[in-house]
Amino acid sequence: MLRVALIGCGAIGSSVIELLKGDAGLAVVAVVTPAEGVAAAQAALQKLAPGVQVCTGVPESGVDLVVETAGHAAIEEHVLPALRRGTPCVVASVGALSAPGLAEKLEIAAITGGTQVQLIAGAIGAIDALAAARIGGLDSVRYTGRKPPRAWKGTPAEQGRDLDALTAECVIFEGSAREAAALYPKNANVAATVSLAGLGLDRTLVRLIADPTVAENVHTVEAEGAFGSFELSMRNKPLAANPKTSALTVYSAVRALRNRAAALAI
Ligand SMILES: NC(=O)C1=CN([C@@H]2O[C@H](COP(=O)(O)OP(=O)(O)OC[C@H]3O[C@@H](n4cnc5c(N)ncnc54)[C@H](O)[C@@H]3O)[C@@H](O)[C@H]2O)C=CC1
Ligand SMILES: O=C([O-])CC(=O)C(=O)O
Repeated sequence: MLRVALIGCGAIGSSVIELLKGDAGLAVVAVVTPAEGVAAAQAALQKLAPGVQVCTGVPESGVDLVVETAGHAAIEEHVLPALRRGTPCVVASVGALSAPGLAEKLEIAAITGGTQVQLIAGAIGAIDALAAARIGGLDSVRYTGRKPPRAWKGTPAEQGRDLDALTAECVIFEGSAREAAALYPKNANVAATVSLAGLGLDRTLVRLIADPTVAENVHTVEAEGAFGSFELSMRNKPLAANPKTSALTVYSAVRALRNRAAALAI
């Protein structure tokens, strides 16, 4: 039985706990939240998972695996120290690696602890194909993220436009995956994931679109290289608790955790 500490208990984290209830190979033993969220997390967990410890840092013992579903800031704050202590970590906030030096810090922390940090595919598919294609050489990778206007609330997309008044699609960002992930930390993690699997944060072309005609989070990847080419299009259902986040992210996190506990992994 692997003992799991979950960093962040919001839309993704609470769904992960729900799905892992009664799992034969994994048990969530601790939930890490900011100090101001402890009381709310305790109240929520009383029903969802009584007995799970709520804390403001990853416990230094009694944890075999850490999963981050909190946001970019949690990588420096919680993931790096856990890795240095030798605890393997699974990370959802992949866009955090757009910050200068953070990818290198993660690698050094994992090497220091003799462990590994795993970046999950999250809301996007074909990461395996892209990462394999990269070995033969890639010429171009484009990622387009299209979400309903409400998913862009509280982001720079609101500057100079009224998202509620949109009647047609509106391109809110065009640039590199590095810029996209930094400007849209809650919406462009998949842009970072696609780029890290493929051509890198600076050579992956990203377009972000607010589109009042869609109800799903639509992700498209177009890649070309020595392997040939592919076009991927996904229409992801958003989580009820957070319209920015696709339900597939939850399933991706649970899959990554179950693979850690499984004798045969796919
Ligand atoms: N890789 C992917 O495809 C995706 C990744 N994400 C990442 O997952 C994160 C969480 O997504 P949701 O659950 O939908 O967001 P949410 O806002 O519903 O939940 C985040 C939770 O984390 C907690 N939190 C924030 N900062 C923290 C910290 N430093 N330490 C511990 N807890 C902290 C908050 O109190 C909140 O309860 C996003 O911010 C994003 O970085 C989200 C969607 C897709
Ligand atoms: O969940 C999604 O559809 C994608 C997302 O928010 C992200 O990439 O940060």
